[in-house]
Amino acid sequence: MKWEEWKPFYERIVREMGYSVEDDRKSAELLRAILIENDNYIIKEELKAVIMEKVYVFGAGPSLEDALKKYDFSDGTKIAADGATTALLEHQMIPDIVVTDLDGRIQDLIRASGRAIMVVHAHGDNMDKLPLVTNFPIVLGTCQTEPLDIIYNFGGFTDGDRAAFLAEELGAKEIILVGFDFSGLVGRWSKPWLKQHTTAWEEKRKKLGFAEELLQWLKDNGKAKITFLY
Ligand SMILES: Nc1ncnc2c1ncn2[C@@H]1O[C@H](COP(=O)(O)OP(=O)(O)OP(=O)(O)O)[C@@H](O)[C@H]1O
Ligand SMILES: Nc1nc2c(c(=O)[nH]1)N=C(CO)CN2
Ligand SMILES: [Mg+2]
Repeated sequence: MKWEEWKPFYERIVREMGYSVEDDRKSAELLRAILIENDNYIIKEELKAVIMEKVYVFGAGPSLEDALKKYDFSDGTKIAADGATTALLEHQMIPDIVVTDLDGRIQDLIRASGRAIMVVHAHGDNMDKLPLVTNFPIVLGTCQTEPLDIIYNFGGFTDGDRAAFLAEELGAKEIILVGFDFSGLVGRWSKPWLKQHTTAWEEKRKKLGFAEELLQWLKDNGKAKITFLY
């Protein structure tokens, strides 16, 4: 999704969630400065080399654990959305890519980064966490405002749907969504302090609502075939 296509979605999200566009922009500039300073960033073309035709995106929904036990995922690129990284590690799986806004379990994100490329998202509410990227050997930066030279905006809002937009942009032919649940329960891996699956709180309910809408848009308008696996 190009910036001009994403802009109307973003403006609606900003209004609905009460975000500051200025803070979102500042965060993108801050992430860019940290990555240049640390020189641990890659560009889109380097990440494209890692994407296979089939891509599995793992969300942190309640259905994730049973799916990890039931299926084999070795025939595609594995992208974990933030908190889902913990569940994969618990099942002795390491993702190829992690898409995060740095509010998953940071120790698990660091563990995964030993092998995974970390796609780190900058927004107005995680500027204080951005310095954590210095723990990651390889990072690609993303933002939700106008893209910068090395900070990309492929569209998408939550970590999970942004991962699907990333896969679409990088040429995936088939995107299989695992652990994506829009029934109103938040999977326990979503937040470090969650001990069990929990009814979505207001902010989370809204975020998952946007994720569901954006995934439907991608299904209708993208090139890749998109399916849900339970
Ligand atoms: N029922 C669910 N519970 C939690 N995550 C889900 C669910 N269904 C799908 N997901 C996807 O898994 C991803 C897990 O990432 P994470 O829990 O960090 O959320 P997030 O996008 O960062 O939102 P937040 O800002 O609330 O952390 C979500 O972004 C979402 O797209
Ligand atoms: N400003 C702002 N932007 C976001 C936020 C958030 O909490 N604040 N959470 C997101 C979920 O990945 C994505 N984008
Ligand atoms: Mg997150």
